[in-house]
Amino acid sequence: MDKQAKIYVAGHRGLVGSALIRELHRQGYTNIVVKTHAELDLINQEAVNAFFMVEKPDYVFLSAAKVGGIGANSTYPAEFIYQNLMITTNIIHAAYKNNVKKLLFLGSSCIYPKMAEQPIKEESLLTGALESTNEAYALAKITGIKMCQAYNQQYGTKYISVMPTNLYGINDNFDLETSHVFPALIRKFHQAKINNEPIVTIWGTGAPIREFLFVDDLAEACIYLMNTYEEDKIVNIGTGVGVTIKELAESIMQVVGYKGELVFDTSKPDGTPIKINDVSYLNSLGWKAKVSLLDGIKRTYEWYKSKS
Ligand SMILES: NC(=O)C1=CN([C@@H]2O[C@H](COP(=O)(O)OP(=O)(O)OC[C@H]3O[C@@H](n4cnc5c(N)ncnc54)[C@H](OP(=O)(O)O)[C@@H]3O)[C@@H](O)[C@H]2O)C=CC1
Ligand SMILES: C[C@H]1O[C@H](OP(=O)(O)OP(=O)(O)OC[C@H]2O[C@@H](n3cnc4c(=O)[nH]c(N)nc43)[C@H](O)[C@@H]2O)[C@@H](O)[C@@H](O)C1=O
Repeated sequence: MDKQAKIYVAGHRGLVGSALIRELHRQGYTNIVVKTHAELDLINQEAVNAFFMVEKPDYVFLSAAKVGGIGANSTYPAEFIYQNLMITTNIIHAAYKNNVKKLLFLGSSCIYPKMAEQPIKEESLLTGALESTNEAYALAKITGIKMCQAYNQQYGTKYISVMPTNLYGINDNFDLETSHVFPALIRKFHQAKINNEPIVTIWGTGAPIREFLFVDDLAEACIYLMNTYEEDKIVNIGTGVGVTIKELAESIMQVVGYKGELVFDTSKPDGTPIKINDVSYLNSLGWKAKVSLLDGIKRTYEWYKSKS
């Protein structure tokens, strides 16, 4: 991408989209196009087509999606499959029709089979049954991957797909019902500390293992791949390091300075028992995560306090 290229970041107010905008600006990209959800509903095919015809972006980061944690995914599977299929197909097809030079599709590590061998290699895709709590969302994301590959095969486009692990950072969703575990725990421990509450409740057993990547690292990796990568093969993005939910809770508790007790609500689902991306392919392409989990927790908590 040259620095004047027209770049459309879909979902620019979200966790990933806003990190992409920060990193693009930091690297000196000057011609970035954005539209809020209210200005352009990406589910509306006509509106998406009209937008692409007028703007004719050179590059597209497809970071708009209906996103949520285990609670939201389990409760609203119809919204997750419908909205994500519509957003994905509308944007990819409009990109093709309007000669977009390159598009980067954001998938997720939840597209891999529930019992995939760990750490999860890109080759595990479609080798087994999916985790039931996010099957609808994962199927929409798998469709996005396959659509990019089909368009590359038939039309010679250059659409690449990345599979980030669980992300966290600035501009995350901190709603306790719909968020992912990381922002939920930041908020729960912060509130419990301020209100002198004796216990904080964690969903599930605390035993599941997840890998957490600071979103600024993810943004850097996406821009790096947009500039250097042209293969059909999907690319995992992560740290390659897993922690249990209990360990994550203890680390966040320490940073927040909360001294109470952890209680585990086992009526809530654990989801996938373990999910760690194999990042050897990404490393071989020349990129590695930089921000440690502890540093990322501190940076996110500082930002959260400044906003609350
Ligand atoms: N968060 C995570 O842990 C992970 C995320 N990813 C992927 O990264 C991508 C971005 O996720 P993330 O940033 O966390 O999600 P967010 O929910 O933070 O951001 C999504 C953005 O998309 C916008 N959006 C959603 N629906 C529409 C629509 N119909 N029309 C226009 N805009 C819309 C939202 O706007 P509004 O809020 O106004 O609706 C929001 O700005 C997704 O593809 C997700 O699958 C992958 C792995 C992990
Ligand atoms: C990124 C990924 O995110 C989703 O999958 P997930 O990794 O299971 O997401 P999660 O962050 O919501 O939970 C991780 C673990 O943490 C536990 N947990 C404890 N306490 C809270 C809590 O307070 N809130 C939440 N949400 N979880 C909690 C929770 O029970 C689970 O064991 C996918 O739906 C899918 O959309 C996807 O792509």
